[in-house]
Amino acid sequence: MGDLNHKTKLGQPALYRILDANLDRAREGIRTIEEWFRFGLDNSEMAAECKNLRQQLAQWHSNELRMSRDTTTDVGTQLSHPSEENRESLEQVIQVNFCRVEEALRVLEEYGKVYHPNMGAAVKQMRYRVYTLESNLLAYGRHQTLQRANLYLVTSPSERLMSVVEAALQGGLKVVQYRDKDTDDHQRWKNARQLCQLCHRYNALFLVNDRVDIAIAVNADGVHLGQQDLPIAVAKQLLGPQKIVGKSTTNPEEMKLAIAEGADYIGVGPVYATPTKPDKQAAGLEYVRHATRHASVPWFAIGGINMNNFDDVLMAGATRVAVVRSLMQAEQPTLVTQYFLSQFTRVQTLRDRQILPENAPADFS
Ligand SMILES: Cc1ncc(COP(=O)(O)OP(=O)(O)O)c(N)n1
Ligand SMILES: Cc1ncsc1CCOP(=O)(O)O
Ligand SMILES: [Mg+2]
Repeated sequence: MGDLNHKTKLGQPALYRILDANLDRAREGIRTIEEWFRFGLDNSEMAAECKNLRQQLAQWHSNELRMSRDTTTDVGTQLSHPSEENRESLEQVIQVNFCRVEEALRVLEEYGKVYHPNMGAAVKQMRYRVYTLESNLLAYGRHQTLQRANLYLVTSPSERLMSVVEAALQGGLKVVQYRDKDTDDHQRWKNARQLCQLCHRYNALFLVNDRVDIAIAVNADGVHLGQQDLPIAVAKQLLGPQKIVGKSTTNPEEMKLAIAEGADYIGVGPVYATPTKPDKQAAGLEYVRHATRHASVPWFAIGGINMNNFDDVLMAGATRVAVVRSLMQAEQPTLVTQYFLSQFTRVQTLRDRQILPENAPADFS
């Protein structure tokens, strides 16, 4: 192993150089992430946490460690992997920097134990805070995607399951729910796993209908629960607080309870009677109008919605809809997705120009 107390050419222990280099690496990585929280996400809380971590690291970065630095004799400065030269997206920049910070903190934790009796434990705490920051960022991203989504595809069993979903994703779809009442669990798990990977390739959310266990098994973004399924609190306990839990509601009372229970979003419907859910009575546009005025979480109108009646649902105030047949049975799911999305944009433009009222059904009477 050689002499562990080996001195460098400048007479400083290698330990100091390792600590100095990794304090720099961790601080730079955190700074890169902080800039994204500050300028990219306008999230002052997460930016403040980064700043706090940087300041704590700075306190360990003493002059004696800094003085050990000698980049001219550091063999590592010449080592760079081609993958470090390119970044494909902002997400990748953030991901790479989280890895960099976590690695550097791990090094600081191990070598720090030799340097100072408190350094290992202090850095370990920081490493856990960085993990929390990373999962909070993931949760934040999920909720942002949900907030921005207008169209939601609930799947039905189909030979073309993957190709329909992919075509809709290509049209700009951002939320998919896997719903299959007809198959066995092995097949459900296989389909869910494949759909989850597909959705994540398109930065879309993937949720599982009813089944918390399958959602966990495939690392889905969440679940959609009905009135007869697990309580939301139990689902969140199993899934973790970072995941999304949606709930079906058919009337104002269910809406109130679902929101109080902590639903991240709710389904509002069936708006129209539908063969996809033959036993459920239509709740009608009146319930959509109620949601427009009273729902305090994102809500998706669902049930019997197609290109012909879509405008009525929009005029009742819906800004998000979920569909099964309109996409699963479409010959060209990409075009249908684009049509729905373009109509949302059209109506939003009218609302922005105050030609249509915000948060209230359009009243042309
Ligand atoms: C977005 C959305 N809204 C409502 C439902 C219906 O859920 P549920 O009442 O549990 O009925 P099933 O879909 O399980 O038959 C949904 N799936 N998605
Ligand atoms: C799952 C569900 N929940 C309420 S209505 C519905 C089915 C909607 O299907 P479609 O869009 O084909 O009418
Ligand atoms: Mg259900």
